[in-house]
Amino acid sequence: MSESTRIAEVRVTPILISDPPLLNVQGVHQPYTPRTIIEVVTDNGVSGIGETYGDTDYLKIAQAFGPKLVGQPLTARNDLFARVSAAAAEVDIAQIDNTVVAEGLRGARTEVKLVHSVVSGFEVALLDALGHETGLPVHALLGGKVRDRVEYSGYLFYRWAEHPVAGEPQDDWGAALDPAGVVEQARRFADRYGFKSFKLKGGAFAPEQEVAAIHALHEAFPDAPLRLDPNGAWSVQTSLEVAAALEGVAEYLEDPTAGTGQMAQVAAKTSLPLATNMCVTAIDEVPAAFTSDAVQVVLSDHHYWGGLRATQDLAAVCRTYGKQLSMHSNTHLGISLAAMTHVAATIPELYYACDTHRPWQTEDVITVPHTFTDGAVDVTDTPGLGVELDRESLAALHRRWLDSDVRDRDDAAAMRRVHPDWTAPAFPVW
Ligand SMILES: O=C([O-])C(=O)C[C@H](O)[C@@H](O)C(=O)[O-]
Ligand SMILES: [Mg+2]
Repeated sequence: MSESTRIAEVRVTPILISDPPLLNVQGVHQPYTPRTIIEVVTDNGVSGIGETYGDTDYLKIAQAFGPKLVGQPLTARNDLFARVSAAAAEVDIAQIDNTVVAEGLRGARTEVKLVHSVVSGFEVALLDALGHETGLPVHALLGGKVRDRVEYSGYLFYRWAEHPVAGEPQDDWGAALDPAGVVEQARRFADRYGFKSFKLKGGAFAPEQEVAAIHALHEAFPDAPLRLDPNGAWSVQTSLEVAAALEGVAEYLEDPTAGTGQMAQVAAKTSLPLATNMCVTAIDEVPAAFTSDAVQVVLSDHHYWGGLRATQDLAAVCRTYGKQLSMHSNTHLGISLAAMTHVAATIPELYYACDTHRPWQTEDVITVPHTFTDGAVDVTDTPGLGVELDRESLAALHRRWLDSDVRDRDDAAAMRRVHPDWTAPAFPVW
């Protein structure tokens, strides 16, 4: 490889992956959810892979940008945002709503976040290819790992046993609709993957029920750090009541209430740290949230923060303000888990176990899916991301996308299949 190594080919492949009926404040996960898989091939014939959100607008931008990467140097990543933005300007984006502060599960939906999410998929693919060209792991290309294993927390969800329509994907986890069900799910997570901390996705039931589930988890796992995340569904008053009930039990509350202003009001009156993946989701949201001390932990998602280098930049900003950084996730596969693990391995101040949805997925597009042991994933030292694309599986999941009309995640629509009048609720819900 040399400075003149260029990208010869780019493939952007939309897929649908199966997803269990996990509940949240908006509704329930659909049986299938979209992801985009990106492959870049250099003029030396070396490939790199990336993964990002697959909903219509992300896909349109990725498909518009892909061909423009052909002929570009493999090492050129610093202007990806500008180049992907230019491609985004050429496509018709349907679903921008900058006014949505909290009702989305990951904050406002802005064009910048859409572009960042697409950038991240390409950045990871370029880093993977560069790693294969140079024989270096991605963490080395990011400055080197400071740990050999990255700890994840068991991401618990209230859930139905199965999707409502026969023939849709099934698993053997069973329902979890009350504290006993949540504890049972956690036990299985602990036995199978060794998770030492747990996060419960809240906002599905009234706060008292969810507080009871956290207390039940505390009783069952007295040493485990615990978190509860209702995605902004509570008022300031309710958040303070929950905080009072969970002080000394939870390690942090995640997005108890909507928006920086309300988070700051809660933070001022509790000693429980507040974490977010909703009110600090892009750099322009940082000043207000940090100067008002609305949040103490930022849950970065390398997809919508714009990639692995951007996550390192965010870590530096957090360090400057004395804030903690950890990681958010959304339904994802092994390429994203590899990317998350590599970047997490490079961040010295990572004191909280990261989130991952990966244990809920029954499918993957890599040949050897990751193994969680003692709640952690090993950081690989093999070239690139250390994972290999499973082409058969990619083709099958793409075929599913072609044969289906599911193009976007819509948890409220999935809920309407059981409760026809359901709409995602107005905030605060409680
Ligand atoms: O921490 C979070 O807010 C998430 O993980 C967002 C996700 O969309 C989660 O709510 C889910 O998968 O339902
Ligand atoms: Mg969250």
